[in-house]
Amino acid sequence: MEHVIECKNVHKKFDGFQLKDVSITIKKGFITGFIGENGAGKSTTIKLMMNLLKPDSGTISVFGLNYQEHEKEIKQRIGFVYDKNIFYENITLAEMKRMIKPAYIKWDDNHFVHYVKKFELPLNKKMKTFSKGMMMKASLVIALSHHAELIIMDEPTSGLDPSFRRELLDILHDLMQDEEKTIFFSTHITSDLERIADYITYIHNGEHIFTKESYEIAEEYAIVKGGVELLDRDTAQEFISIRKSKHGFEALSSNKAKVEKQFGDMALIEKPTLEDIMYFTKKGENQYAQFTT
Ligand SMILES: Nc1ncnc2c1ncn2[C@@H]1O[C@H](COP(=O)(O)OP(=O)(O)OP(=O)(O)O)[C@@H](O)[C@H]1O
Repeated sequence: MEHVIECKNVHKKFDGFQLKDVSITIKKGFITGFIGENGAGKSTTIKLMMNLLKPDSGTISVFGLNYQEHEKEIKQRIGFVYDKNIFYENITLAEMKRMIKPAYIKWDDNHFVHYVKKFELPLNKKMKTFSKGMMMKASLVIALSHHAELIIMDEPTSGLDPSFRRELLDILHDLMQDEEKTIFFSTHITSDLERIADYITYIHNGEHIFTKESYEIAEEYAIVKGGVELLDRDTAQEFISIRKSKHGFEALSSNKAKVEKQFGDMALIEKPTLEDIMYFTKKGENQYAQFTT
């Protein structure tokens, strides 16, 4: 399967934070959701993928090309949808198009008109009057009008109301049906990803934890709920972390088959949400499950 983005052993250090040896591959033709807690390094990773930041070490290639020699070609083929207003606010979308069009070899006026209509955007209103949702759509129109093969979005749904978010997700879903695109986007709204993502990339505290197909996560991870008497040193080792209460325990395992065998009918074994995986991973902080006798 073809990779559109390939990060190999990427390091980036800031004062008080580092991305550690991050190796991520993003597959062509799918939607990959990018998750991680606040400050995990999602925007930093996206900026590195866009060549807005340079890695301290490691390599990044997009469409199999490196930025040192092929920056222009790569940028022609990417649509970057950013959560901040990157447009000049005092102009209209029609004026914006006239400014941007010459920069793109594959600019397509028919696509522009089609998506402006489809997204119900006004052409002749100053963009400073646009809502956040309209700005996001305008940014997507630009990406689609130059036939971007890869669409990278940094928190496109944050701050949007539920119905607008749903509409944006439907747009992304339709895009994947109609055209061969690859979409990579970060979000804190994990339920959005459960709806549309084929793959999930998860980073935690600057480390890449996994990139997996959504169904694989459901097959490998499990939430186990049961009485604390089921926990001893051996069984506790199976868990990424454990939350105990006076009613029993709840814990995350990345080895569903093993815990099913181990606990059988004695415990309740459920499918975790992405939020569960993030919560228990953060709680575990890469240690063995904290089991106190
Ligand atoms: N240019 C910079 N200089 C110094 N530190 C930075 C810089 N950019 C990001 N950081 C730090 O790197 C860490 C990761 O930030 P980043 O924005 O990548 O996280 P994030 O996962 O996108 O978080 P959020 O979900 O809150 O947007 C943070 O601690 C941030 O303060």
